[in-house]
Amino acid sequence: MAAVPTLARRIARSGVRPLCRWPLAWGRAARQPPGLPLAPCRAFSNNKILVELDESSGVAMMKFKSPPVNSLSLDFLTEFCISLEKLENDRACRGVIFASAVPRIFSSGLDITEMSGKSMEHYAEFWRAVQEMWLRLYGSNMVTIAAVNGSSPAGGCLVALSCDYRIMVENPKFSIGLNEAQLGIVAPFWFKDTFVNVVGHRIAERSLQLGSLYPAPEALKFGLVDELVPEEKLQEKAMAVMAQWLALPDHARQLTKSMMRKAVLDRLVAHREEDVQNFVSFISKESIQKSLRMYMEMLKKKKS
Ligand SMILES: CC/C=C\CCC/C=C/C(=O)SCCNC(=O)CCNC(=O)[C@H](O)C(C)(C)COP(=O)(O)OP(=O)(O)OC[C@H]1O[C@@H](n2cnc3c(N)ncnc32)[C@H](O)[C@@H]1OP(=O)(O)O
Repeated sequence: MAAVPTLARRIARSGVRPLCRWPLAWGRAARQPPGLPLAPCRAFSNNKILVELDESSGVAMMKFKSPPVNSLSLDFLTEFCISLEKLENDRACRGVIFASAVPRIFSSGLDITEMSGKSMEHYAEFWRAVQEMWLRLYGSNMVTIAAVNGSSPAGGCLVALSCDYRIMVENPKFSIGLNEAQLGIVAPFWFKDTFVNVVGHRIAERSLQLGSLYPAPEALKFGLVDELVPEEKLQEKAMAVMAQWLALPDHARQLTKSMMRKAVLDRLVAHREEDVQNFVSFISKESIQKSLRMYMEMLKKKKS
């Protein structure tokens, strides 16, 4: 499989910089009474992602910081995989909360510029990185919570769907869903499987065919997200839910998670290269390229 060396090379080339080894303002440091010693917190950062691990609770916060819209570019996906792998291999880390450092947007989904006007080789490399991100996140042993603090279409929704629990800011201006059909493209089978596992077959079928994006209150109604909170309560709520999930023995929770997700993960692993070739031949069709160009034009026009 060509996928592994390619990603491994990108990971090896990428510098992940340690930032500090003391508490930061989002976690225990913010809640600890003054004067008490603070438990250590480790932080590391690359260009597009910031991670802070509170060693006393075993909880990491991963923040997406790739303005303007946290699109999932090849670089973003590579940095995401590196950060997740570092946490997965860190015995001090048992859970991760994902949130955005960009106001109003959790993630705008796959970076459309990576799928438009590029070479076949580039499309293949990009798609392998998308697969890798999903395999690592959906298959993670850690407790994963999406703190959805903004809109989250398509690939952004997939990130949230791949977590164990989704808490969204209650703002009806923030929307979430797999809207690929609106772009004239098709969510692949493993996006669909992940969606079905969260909302059920009927809702998934209708939503995928219509490319529906749902305002937060509607998303809650059919379980696309698990709960809504005011923005200022999001972090506190995510920490409280995390504490609930971490109260169980890891091995029991991990085996249960694996039992629920294995078939879907195995399906992509078994057909990974076929899925890459399918994506490359689909996305490089002139009609699809035209749809993507028109969609990008529409996004630009909306601004003027
Ligand atoms: C066989 C299988 C085949 C194919 C499978 C492919 C699966 C694809 C999955 C995907 O994820 S496709 C991407 C889907 N994403 C979207 O539809 C979201 C599009 N964006 C928006 O709706 C909005 O930008 C927004 C996220 C709601 C934010 O709106 P806002 O008004 O705040 O920002 P603005 O629209 O002005 O955007 C700023 C800037 O960013 C560019 N942009 C936005 N989204 C993307 C993106 N996904 N990729 C690349 N670039 C994106 C946008 O064009 C603007 O650029 P500009 O400043 O240069 O004009």
